[in-house]
Amino acid sequence: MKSNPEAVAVLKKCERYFLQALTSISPPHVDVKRFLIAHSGGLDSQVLLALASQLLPASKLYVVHINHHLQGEASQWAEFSYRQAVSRSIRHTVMDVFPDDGSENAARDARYSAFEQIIQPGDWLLMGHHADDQAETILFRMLRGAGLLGLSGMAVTRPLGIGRLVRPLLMLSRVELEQAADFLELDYINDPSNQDIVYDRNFLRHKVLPSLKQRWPQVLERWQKNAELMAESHDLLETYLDTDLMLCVDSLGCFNLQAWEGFEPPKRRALLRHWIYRRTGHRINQNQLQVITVDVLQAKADANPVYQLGEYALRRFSGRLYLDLDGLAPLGSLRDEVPAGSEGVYDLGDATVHISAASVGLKTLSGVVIKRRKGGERCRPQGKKHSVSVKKLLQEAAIPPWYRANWPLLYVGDELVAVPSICICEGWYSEKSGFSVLWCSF
Ligand SMILES: Nc1ncnc2c1ncn2[C@@H]1O[C@H](COP(=O)(O)OP(=O)(O)OP(=O)(O)O)[C@@H](O)[C@H]1O
Repeated sequence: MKSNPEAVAVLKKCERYFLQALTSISPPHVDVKRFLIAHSGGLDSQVLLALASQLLPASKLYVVHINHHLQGEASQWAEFSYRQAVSRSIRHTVMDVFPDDGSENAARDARYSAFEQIIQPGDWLLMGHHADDQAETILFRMLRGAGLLGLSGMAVTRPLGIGRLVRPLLMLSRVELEQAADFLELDYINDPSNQDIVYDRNFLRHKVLPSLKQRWPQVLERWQKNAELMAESHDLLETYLDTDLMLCVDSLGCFNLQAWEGFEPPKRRALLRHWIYRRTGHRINQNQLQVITVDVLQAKADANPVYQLGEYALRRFSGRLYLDLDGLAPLGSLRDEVPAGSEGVYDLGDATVHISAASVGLKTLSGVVIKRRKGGERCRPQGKKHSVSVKKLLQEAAIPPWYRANWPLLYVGDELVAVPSICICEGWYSEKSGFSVLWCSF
């Protein structure tokens, strides 16, 4: 380890920022089960590993290297990563991925899905992105066109699968990481493809950012500040949208177009995108919004438009939008019979039935079982003179056709006692105290 006061100060700064990033996250990092260190073997991940092994309990550390099998040296890099972990007595794993093509995007997608596979609840995956990566990301997004969220850059932390991704080096520049690596005498891999300015990111890194930094030495800090302000505005906007969204989303979780049309056009666009995000986790772009507007919202009144959004299908029916996991509608691999003898939320595989105490409703839950509709069922809704088919009840309630076939029904023995979200059957209704029975799509 070389001793020079400037280098010592940089290393101290790296340690301080690393710990500050970790302690800014809730729940606290002391409760984390495992810290998975995403380790490519490059400069940033070597500094990340060095800091983690110095500042975090060794028993919780776990190094993860992704072998993309894209370059001749790939197995040597995996070997290098292994040696780095073993020399610090840290557990190590290599995950093999085979990206769809040789592009940066395909490699990134494959890498992140591997991380999602290995991460467990209570784990944090530490990545080595730094302030120069952040500036490149923002610049790249500006060039492609982005809104508030895109210009917020990379977050210090975000959920990843069932765990959490954390970037403890995000506030440190590449030069600082180089100084720290030099001071700690760390070897690191120089991926030759990082020099090739055919790739947009490399072009920005080698040709654009150096000129900006030369002219405006504070550019990294300023862009990071901008990114934080954008992220804050975006979070605030989402809070406001959540409030308005409650006016548009009904008890079945679908989007009521009549309520939505009461808003001004910019808010309408924001609300629709926000509903889609809350329901699916997908953030749609302007082009997708335009296609949805034309193909779904403006489709003829008697059409049954469908828009495919990843694994979800967006449908319009009777003045509402529905977003369901595709393949589960029409309903196929479902739980057909679920005992429901007490209050609670019953998972049917494609949707849930919520049973809760209410001032009026189903008089008892004793012996109640939820079964799928098979067809031909009839019941006499409470307060009506005649019995009616369940098919007709579902039609009258404007339940979309793709839900009707397997609609859950509540039975006691062979007797139909309630149709969730629709009615309680005669003889099973209590005006004193009972249970409400609601169906909800996921
Ligand atoms: N092969 C790999 N194995 C494990 N982690 C990796 C690998 N490649 C990259 N990483 C992680 O990602 C961080 C950023 O790496 P790099 O800047 O090369 O990726 P990027 O493509 O710019 O980022 P992103 O993956 O977020 O788009 C590294 O510090 C490391 O934590």
